[in-house]
Amino acid sequence: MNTVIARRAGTLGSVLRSLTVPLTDADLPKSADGTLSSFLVPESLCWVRRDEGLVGLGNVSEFTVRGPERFAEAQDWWAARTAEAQVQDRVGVAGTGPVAFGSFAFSKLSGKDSRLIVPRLLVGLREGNAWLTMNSLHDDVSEEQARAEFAAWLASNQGCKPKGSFELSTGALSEAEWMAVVAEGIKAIDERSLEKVVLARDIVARSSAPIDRGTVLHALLRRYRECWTYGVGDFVGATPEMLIKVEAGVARARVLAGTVDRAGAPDDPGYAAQMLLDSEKQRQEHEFAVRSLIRQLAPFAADLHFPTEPFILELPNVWHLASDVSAELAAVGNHLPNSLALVEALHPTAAVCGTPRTEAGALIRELENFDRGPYAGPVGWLDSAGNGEWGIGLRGAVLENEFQARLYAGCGIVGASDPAAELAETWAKFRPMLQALGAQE
Ligand SMILES: C=C(O[C@@H]1C=C(C(=O)O)C=C[C@H]1O)C(=O)O
Repeated sequence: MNTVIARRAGTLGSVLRSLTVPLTDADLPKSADGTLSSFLVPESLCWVRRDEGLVGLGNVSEFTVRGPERFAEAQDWWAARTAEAQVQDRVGVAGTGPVAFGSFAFSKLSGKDSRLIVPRLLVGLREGNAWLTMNSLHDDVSEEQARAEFAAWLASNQGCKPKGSFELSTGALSEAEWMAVVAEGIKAIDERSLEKVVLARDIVARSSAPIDRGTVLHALLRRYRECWTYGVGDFVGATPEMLIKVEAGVARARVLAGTVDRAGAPDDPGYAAQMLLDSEKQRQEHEFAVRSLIRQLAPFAADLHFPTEPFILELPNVWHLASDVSAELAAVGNHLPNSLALVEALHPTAAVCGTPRTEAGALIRELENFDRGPYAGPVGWLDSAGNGEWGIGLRGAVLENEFQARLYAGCGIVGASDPAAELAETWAKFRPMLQALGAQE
């Protein structure tokens, strides 16, 4: 507790001022890849799907944290930061007023930071509303100033940069070593009566030219229309999986588990159905993930809705089995749980850890041999009214320096898994980032 108080004193300082004004069509640029793509510059904070979402620029306040209490400490910081904020919100929907973008490490033991960042400027587009928010700690906020900085932001976008040529190398483990780890995982599932464990690996992509973060975000957004393209600090990607979205007292999740590579496969939904819906292994893997999410969400729900049958989610690289779950939230004490409280309760799901959770987590630590950092951790945003959207940080990379990206991918392992097939699946899951970087066609 003391550390939380010390952190607050150390990082809060001045009062946050926040102004949100509506934007009209006339204010917004037109672009073939969607309005929000015009706001993707190298430093942008990003949470966009199709042409809806939030893009931020600048950093007026940031909280970084590590360890098992990272979610609770981030909630405390955000509560204190927003409780005393001076807010003028002329739009008043989810995502207006003060908003922070966030990215959290997968593991409580990670040596990498989790963070919340309050941007200087934010452009939001959702359900027919468009808005501009300006935040400040040290000066007054005015519409005139916000619009001037908004214009400068747009003018600074120099478009997509040419890409370098890439050299790929393995990360913590070679392919053979990783397949041996998967084989160990399968053995442990039998011996320790686990149902499922998710095992991941990393690869490194080195570029001959500086990697332009804005160009990478733009490429992800353009190709992965069904996914949420994210960029928070050095972590970028396009995830198909929604850990939890909270809006107006309703929580929604998209659970994925069960994957078929589309490369070389017939372009036929019948083939996907056969490989996924008719496969006992894939369905079992999916079932574990859905059941575990429902179990974790139930204590917060007045009413819970989930399908009896999964659907097939088609992405450019893979097909997944998918289930959309929703819940009307129940008050805990006098309050509805906010999005970050739900993140804390739900992470890590069986989609990225396994079942039972504690045993699967221990097995990951034992076998994987690397720090996942933000990979498979929650990534998204939250506002001061409790709303937020948090994806699972998949299909992403950490841009480690100007020339180097580290990519991550993992697979749900069950008793019937085959190490070589799982290795191939990681390549399918690396594809979105490899293509966005320009390391693959
Ligand atoms: C772990 C990842 O993906 C997860 C694992 C899946 C699977 O094993 O079928 C499918 C979707 C995700 O829940 C990843 O992309 O790295």
